[in-house]
Amino acid sequence: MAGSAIEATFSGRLGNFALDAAFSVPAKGVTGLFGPSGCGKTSVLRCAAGLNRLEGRFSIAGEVWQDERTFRPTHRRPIGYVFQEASLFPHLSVRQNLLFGAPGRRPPSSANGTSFEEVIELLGIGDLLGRSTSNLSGGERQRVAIGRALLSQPKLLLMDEPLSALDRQTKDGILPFLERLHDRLAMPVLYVSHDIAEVERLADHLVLMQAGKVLAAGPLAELQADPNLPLAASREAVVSLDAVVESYDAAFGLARLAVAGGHFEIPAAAGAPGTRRRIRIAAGDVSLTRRPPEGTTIINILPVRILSETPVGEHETLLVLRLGENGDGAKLLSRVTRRSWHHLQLEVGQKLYAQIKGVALTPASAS
Ligand SMILES: Nc1ncnc2c1ncn2[C@@H]1O[C@H](COP(=O)(O)OP(=O)(O)OP(=O)(O)O)[C@@H](O)[C@H]1O
Repeated sequence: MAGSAIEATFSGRLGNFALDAAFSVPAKGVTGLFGPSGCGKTSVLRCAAGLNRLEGRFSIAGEVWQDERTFRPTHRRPIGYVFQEASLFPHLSVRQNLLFGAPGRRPPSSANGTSFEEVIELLGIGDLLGRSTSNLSGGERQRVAIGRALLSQPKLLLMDEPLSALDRQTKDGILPFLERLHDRLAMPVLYVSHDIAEVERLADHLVLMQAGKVLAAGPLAELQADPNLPLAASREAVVSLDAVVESYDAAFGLARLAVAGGHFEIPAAAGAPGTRRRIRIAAGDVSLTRRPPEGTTIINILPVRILSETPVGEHETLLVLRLGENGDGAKLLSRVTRRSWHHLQLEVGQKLYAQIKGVALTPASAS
């Protein structure tokens, strides 16, 4: 996939820290770089930007930025970089800041298919254009910084914990803007975070890092549902599924969403049929039954097959399930007690019904 991929291999020392990271991900959508503090996420981003120079190779959609013979300096890499804290120019207005990196400092008619007006609208910063940057709130500053990065028309957007300096409420206010950007922009994004909730909402692909190395890289839902990786084993394990709105029941405010191998109904705001909605399904919210129950308040009861069983700790076990009568749909996780596993005489390959409450599936961005 070299022609349509981001391919990175970096190895070497930064002080006492040894980085030895290699991954290949599609050159589209959002790739989350996730792992504990100090595992090397920022270092990888800085290597991609040409700010750290370690041995290795970096190419995007077939364009080589670094190999044994080449090393493009940062100013010759078409990147947008958003840092933890927005560093805006204090002597320039919001509008001038936004246009600072734009070619000719003029509003581009199209930034990867996105115009100045569209960026302003997507980020909700139209009312700020004439203002000085000195008295913007933290969330407003960060949205302006993101807009400035986008308007420089980069081929790659690098975001280093762009929300981590913000309080929970401001963070929750910005996430929907990022989700809209994600749906509308074509340019690939490398997004560093140590907050798994951000990754679950925004990422399409994931590079899982630990102690300077890449543990795994691939589609987000695949890594979330891999029982050999730390995400699935955690008590907060979820899978993120990209669903498509099929219909909307206005009388009860329920959206019917299609995913591979099944449908979910969730209480949510209306959405036009065909629009994408991401749902997060926690392993702890999925229970299992041999036969479809009657007279239950649980509105999502879907046929599944058990793909694997992995004990977690002494008392619980993690099941990877596949949706659909034939078990060929999307993967789900279910965390159940070992007693249930034994008493129900469950086994790998068995067909069951997964039960998930509609209210457990409310999209994260909804209140
Ligand atoms: N130029 C450098 N010189 C010396 N040590 C460095 C340098 N750059 C990074 N390090 C060290 O490398 C390690 C990894 O740092 P890095 O910032 O990449 O981690 P991170 O995963 O992004 O962490 P966090 O989530 O806390 O931001 C740290 O121990 C850091 O101190």
